[in-house]
Amino acid sequence: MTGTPSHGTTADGAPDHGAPARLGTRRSTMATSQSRMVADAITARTGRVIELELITSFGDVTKAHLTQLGGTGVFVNALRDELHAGTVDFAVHSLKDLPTTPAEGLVLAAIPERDDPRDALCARDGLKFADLPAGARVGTGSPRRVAQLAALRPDLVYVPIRGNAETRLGKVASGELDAVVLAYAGLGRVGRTDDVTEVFEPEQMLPAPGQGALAVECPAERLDGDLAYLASVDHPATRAEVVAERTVLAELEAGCAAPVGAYAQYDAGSGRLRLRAAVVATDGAEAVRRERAADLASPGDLAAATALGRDLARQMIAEGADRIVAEAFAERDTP
Ligand SMILES: NCc1[nH]cc(CCC(=O)O)c1CC(=O)O
Repeated sequence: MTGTPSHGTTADGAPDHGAPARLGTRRSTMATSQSRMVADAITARTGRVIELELITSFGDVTKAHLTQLGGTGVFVNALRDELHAGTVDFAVHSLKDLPTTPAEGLVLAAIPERDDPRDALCARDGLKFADLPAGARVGTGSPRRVAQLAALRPDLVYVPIRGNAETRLGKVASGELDAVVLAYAGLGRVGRTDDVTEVFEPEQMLPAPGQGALAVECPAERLDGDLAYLASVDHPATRAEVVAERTVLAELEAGCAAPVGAYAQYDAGSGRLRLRAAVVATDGAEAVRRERAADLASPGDLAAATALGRDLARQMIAEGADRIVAEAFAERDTP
């Protein structure tokens, strides 16, 4: 090879002559922060230079309540349009915002190691969840969170809210709400973990399938070609975990707006994947909670991870989980 590398050097020392790769991202602080994190990790491992392309998505501009948009994936469709058009090379999504059905012609090239998957309470005056007075107003737009919180504290008032993390936190600062519940990972990405007054353990509240994880998506035909280097940030154990979690969601025929929590943990020592799931009625009065584990031949044993998710979901369906999901959707669709 001759010439001077113009954009860096690849991991094996080969010069990278290509133009910078274009990473499509939403404009929010959380999206640009997590896209920058992934870009920096890829650059550190491969020497590739990556630039962020800011895209405006329907989910960012609409005034409608998220659960009224009639489907999942509002945040990801605009990015996928850009991938199909070839105006960006790859995209970074919050995995929990991705519909479980794969996108035609696209592939998840990498699932990086996940951040803290738990949900967090941000309450006024440093209050813990147990300290909130009866009737306190708790903001969350997620049926999964409302259902699980109502199961713990039916005496609180759950207020549907939307907007980015900063907007939601602002409603506590202004006194409009006593607390909000958000994903800890997202709060970290916008630099607001100081606002957290309590982190919910999975025993109290199961996170959304894929919460805390990111997905790097690119055109399928480039995966084994010029974009093969994206695999440098893949974390097989995280992929096994989120595959198990998302299979529960898919089997229940539920989406990101469903009252379904699922959390899988892979233990490298034993090779065991432990999966916990909960389907909770919106008022918290009824729930199906189950757990199951499976041995994986390796962290890359996605067949076993998928079978684990499917088996757990089928067991839960036999115990009425699908009826709870259907009732939650019927309530949502009633004006
Ligand atoms: N629904 C929007 C969304 N998508 C991903 C995250 C948080 C970050 C993550 O889970 O990776 C959030 C905000 C939240 O739920 O508080």
